[in-house]
Amino acid sequence: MAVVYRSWKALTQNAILTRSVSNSLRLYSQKPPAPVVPLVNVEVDDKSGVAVVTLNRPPVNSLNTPLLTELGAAIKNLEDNKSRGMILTSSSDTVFSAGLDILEMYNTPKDQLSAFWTTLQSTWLSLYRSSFPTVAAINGHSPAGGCLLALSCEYRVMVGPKFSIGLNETQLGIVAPPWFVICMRDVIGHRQTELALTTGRLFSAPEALKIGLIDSMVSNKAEAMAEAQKFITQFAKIPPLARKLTKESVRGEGIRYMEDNMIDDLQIFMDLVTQPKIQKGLEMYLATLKKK
Ligand SMILES: CCCCCCCCCCCC/C=C/CC(=O)SCCNC(=O)CCNC(=O)[C@H](O)C(C)(C)COP(=O)(O)OP(=O)(O)OC[C@H]1O[C@@H](n2cnc3c(N)ncnc32)[C@H](O)[C@@H]1OP(=O)(O)O
Repeated sequence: MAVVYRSWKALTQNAILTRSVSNSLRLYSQKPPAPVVPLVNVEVDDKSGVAVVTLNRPPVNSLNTPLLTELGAAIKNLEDNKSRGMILTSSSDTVFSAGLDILEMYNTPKDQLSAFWTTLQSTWLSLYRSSFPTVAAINGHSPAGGCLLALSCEYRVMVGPKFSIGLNETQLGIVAPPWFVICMRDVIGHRQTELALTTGRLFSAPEALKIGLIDSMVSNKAEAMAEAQKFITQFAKIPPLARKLTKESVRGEGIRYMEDNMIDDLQIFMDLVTQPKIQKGLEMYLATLKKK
């Protein structure tokens, strides 16, 4: 921040020397540019070594390419630094994440659409297979892609009872890709996944607890963070390599699906989402959200 301000000052001073007095006065009245606010905050606790990764894209943390890129970079950084664990949460009091940013899929040029999906795939894979323990502290609504992020962590603690979570894609006329399905099935089982996904059901936190979609329900974010820390602490004495290889083995189907099908998955997404009928559906859904 100090660096940004200093270079701004130098710039204005140079300009003042070379311009007329009136121009200079106008420059003096201008404010420095707003600082660039990160879309993902990372804070590592000195004592426990656990990182709190906070999604910070108001109002609803919808997942666009820049946010997914920052999240992917944060996870890579934690891997490189042999992190002890990660808690994924949100800076909002009411929304964990509203899922994929529909504006990234609606009326979007093909190269941007492709970059968006590729970034989602790679960020998801790095979260899903991370060597360190991961917990979602779900402190607000968590539909669709928000639910996917939570499912990709190893433990889910959710603030309840009023927030909802689930994969609601079919309700929007779109299809949850196979890797979303694998994540859900691994957590709640085949039968419940079929029921939940074919209806696009969103579950209240107590309902989610009942079917095992979340592991625990608490009444506020502080409790969620404390429980998340507790979950990660239990791994302090487990050899990290054994833990990592075991996690990769348990999650093998999802990992292999993505590694083997990245390009096909992208192609199917592009073909599906660019269909006029799907575009019309997204347009109508966006309008409904805006009218609320
Ligand atoms: C063989 C089979 C092959 C299959 C291949 C599959 C191929 C792929 C197909 C494509 C798959 C795509 C997968 C998509 C998954 C997704 O994640 S889609 C996104 C779904 N998300 C939602 O449905 C959530 C929508 N939002 C909400 O329900 C609410 O916003 C909320 C409950 C999260 C929060 O409510 P509230 O706090 O009241 O905020 P709002 O006033 O509703 O919203 C504020 C503001 O944000 C905008 N917004 C909300 N959500 C989104 C979003 N997801 N994207 C973009 N924008 C969003 C909303 O319009 C408001 O905007 P304004 O302030 O009015 O401008």
